[in-house]
Amino acid sequence: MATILIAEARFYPHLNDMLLAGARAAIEAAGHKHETLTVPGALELPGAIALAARSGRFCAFVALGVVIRGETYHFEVVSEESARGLMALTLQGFAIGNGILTVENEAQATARADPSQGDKGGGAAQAALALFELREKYA
Ligand SMILES: Nc1c(NC[C@H](O)[C@H](O)[C@H](O)CO)[nH]c(=O)[nH]c1=O
Ligand SMILES: CC(=O)[C@@H](O)COP(=O)(O)O
Repeated sequence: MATILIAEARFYPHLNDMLLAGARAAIEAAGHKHETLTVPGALELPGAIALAARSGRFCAFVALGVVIRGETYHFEVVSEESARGLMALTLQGFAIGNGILTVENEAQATARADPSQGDKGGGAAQAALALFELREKYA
């Protein structure tokens, strides 16, 4: 049994609760344990995962968050830099599932976060587990 770290950016708590429920259910269904850490926004997720990884306690990571377009270029910065940071860690060999929604409005976010609809939290957890299994296979 592995321990998976769920890193969540709690910018939109009600939407994050759905992502969290999906991710936790997927990890438990796969027979693994999980812990959760919380940061303010999606931009903090890559750094939080890098810091938590120093403990050596986690086999894989799930990044959860919601970025909703506002009026300024901030949307692009948060969306692209959070994804870029996660990908940089992935290419270093971290098993990470990216469950950061980047959407136009709350309705789009709900349709994707809800475990009974898009279940992107569950999907991100499954992606993290797939990379973890690949790493084990090719270790
Ligand atoms: N606008 C959103 C943010 N912005 C906050 C940043 O992620 C970050 O916390 C801040 O710039 C301090 O470093 N975060 C989200 O997760 N979602 C957003 O829609
Ligand atoms: C991520 C965003 O674009 C948003 O939350 C920030 O809104 P704004 O661009 O209106 O400041």
